[in-house]
Amino acid sequence: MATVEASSSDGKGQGVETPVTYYRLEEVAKRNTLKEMWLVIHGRIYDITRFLNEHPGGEEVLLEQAGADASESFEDVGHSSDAREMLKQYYIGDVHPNDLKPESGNKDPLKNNTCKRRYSLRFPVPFLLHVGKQILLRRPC
Ligand code: HEM
Repeated sequence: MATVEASSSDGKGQGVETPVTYYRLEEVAKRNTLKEMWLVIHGRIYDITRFLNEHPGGEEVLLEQAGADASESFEDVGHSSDAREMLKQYYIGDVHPNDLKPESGNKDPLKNNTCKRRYSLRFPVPFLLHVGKQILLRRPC
């Protein structure tokens, strides 16, 4: 079931209200046939049914991603800015917030409290003690 909600931002900080249709991932997963094909790229859903036989990379690669999150494979190919621009034509909505994956790892160093020593003192300290002892105990010849 699709949910339509107003988004409070147009992405430019202008505060323009644009309705966004949210779809659950289970809805997207059902659209995996040649008759109806959707895929997800960076949390956005695209209906690529009419694009299938126009895709310069062939329809085979799209079929493999049908109904699923294709963000990684889309990026791996290194699509041009023209290709990214084309996405707009096929955009139909966003992934429902409840289905969004959490950010992997906490990249904020202030929130990451684990202090990791960047070098180890285990090797140089005993080594220097050993060398110092050898020098002190050295017998004059
Ligand atoms: C709606 C989504 C997509 C659009 C609009 C799109 C568009 C394009 C365009 C315009 C090209 C020509 C090269 C370029 O301008 O970058 C291309 C090539 C290609 N695409 Fe996509 N693509 C989409 C999704 C995907 C996905 C999900 C894959 C998965 C692997 C894929 C794989 C490829 C490959 C392998 C090529 C050929 C690259 C080459 O020959 O160098 N595309 N695509």
